[in-house]
Amino acid sequence: MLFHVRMDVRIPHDLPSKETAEIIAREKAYSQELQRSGKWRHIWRIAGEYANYSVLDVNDNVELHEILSGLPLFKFMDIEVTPLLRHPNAIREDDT
Ligand SMILES: O=C(O)CC1=CCC(=O)O1
Repeated sequence: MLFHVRMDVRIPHDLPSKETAEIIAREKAYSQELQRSGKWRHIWRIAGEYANYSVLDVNDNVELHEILSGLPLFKFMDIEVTPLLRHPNAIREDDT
């Protein structure tokens, strides 16, 4: 199942910089591992914002929730999820 996910990051300004850097490093490792596994298909920076658009390919809502709630930055994010399905006019065969 494909999901489009918007993540807006709002790290409190008073969080110590060392802690911030450590969480961001863990976030990178976490998302890159999921990208390598194929579960996290796309991640795009939204220009001019500390936010991203991502596409995740997961088994079900439960797995999506587990992945998103496991993000090291989860408690500092606003997340908006949109379920996707194949468009009937799509011509790419490898994109279900
Ligand atoms: O958009 C960001 O910087 C937050 C984020 C989520 C996964 C990731 O690698 O970074």
